[in-house]
Amino acid sequence: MENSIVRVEHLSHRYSVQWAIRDINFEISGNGVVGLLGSNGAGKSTTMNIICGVLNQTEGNVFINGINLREDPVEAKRYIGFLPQQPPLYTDLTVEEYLKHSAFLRLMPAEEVGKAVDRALDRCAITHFRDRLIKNLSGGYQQRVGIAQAIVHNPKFVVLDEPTNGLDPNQIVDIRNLIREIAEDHAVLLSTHILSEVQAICNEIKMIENGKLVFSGSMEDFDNYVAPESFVIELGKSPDKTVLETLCENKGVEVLGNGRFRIFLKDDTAITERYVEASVANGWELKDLLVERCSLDEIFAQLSGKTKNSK
Ligand SMILES: Nc1ncnc2c1ncn2[C@@H]1O[C@H](COP(=O)(O)OP(=O)(O)OP(=O)(O)O)[C@@H](O)[C@H]1O
Repeated sequence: MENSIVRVEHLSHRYSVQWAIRDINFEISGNGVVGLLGSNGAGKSTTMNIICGVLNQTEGNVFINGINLREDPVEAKRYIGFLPQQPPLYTDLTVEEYLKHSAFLRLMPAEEVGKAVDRALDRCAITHFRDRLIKNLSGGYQQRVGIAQAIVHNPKFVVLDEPTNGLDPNQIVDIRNLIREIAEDHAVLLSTHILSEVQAICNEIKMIENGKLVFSGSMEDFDNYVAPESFVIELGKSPDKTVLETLCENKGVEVLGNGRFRIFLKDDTAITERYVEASVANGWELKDLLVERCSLDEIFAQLSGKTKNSK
């Protein structure tokens, strides 16, 4: 794709003998939030560090705005803003001093720095803290400063490594809102191991497991890809288990007691409708129907399995 902001080709990285990521390929174009999801140790930080030019890959290429990051890192990095997992804050500086320093590090012309800092302060709603020492800010506001340094040079591409890690629930909501706003005019790549985070703010999702890209698509694709495994129904007047088994073509019915049954879907989601219709037709008095989705661990396991099977 000609106008992609990021293009990652056959990216692999090895720490001493062990491969951390293997043959990762993807492109990001346009604004919005792309979620990089993966369990702990899956390879998210390694991927992000390479994309931001902090770590040199063992194999493969990264193009930022068409520029090969390895061949021309200084030019490519003009387009990147990065908030690493450990925000690189100098806590003895004031917020303004630190953002000015960050802007100079990004090689901004001196005459543009003042305005750029004002804009980043405003964008991250921390103007009122500009003279405050960073060490005297709460965790949520320190994270805002971390995001402000990532956008101070107005890059096209913003990379945020687990930006809500360690924050309390209110701070998480605030930071997610800020990320959504930033994504209106930047392409944002955000890593997390929390599925609900991706569901809350991402337009697209890329999932890494065991160093491999196991899924890439929209949230809707992801929901369809990871279909529910089972559902639980509660009936006021339940028929014999064998009747319920016939209805799901013997895919599996577990008796839970008190009129409750777990029915296994095995990729046939139409089964739920069949039970609702049968319960109305036969007067089983359907009280409740709850679709059971896999836990994130199970999703990771399922997706890694699918990739292995498809190779
Ligand atoms: N500096 C390093 N030296 C050796 N191995 C490393 C190093 N950094 C990471 N690894 C290993 O590479 C693999 C991928 O790690 P990485 O930090 O990229 O995963 P992650 O998905 O970001 O995990 P987390 O969510 O826990 O940060 C892991 O097995 C990890 O132990």
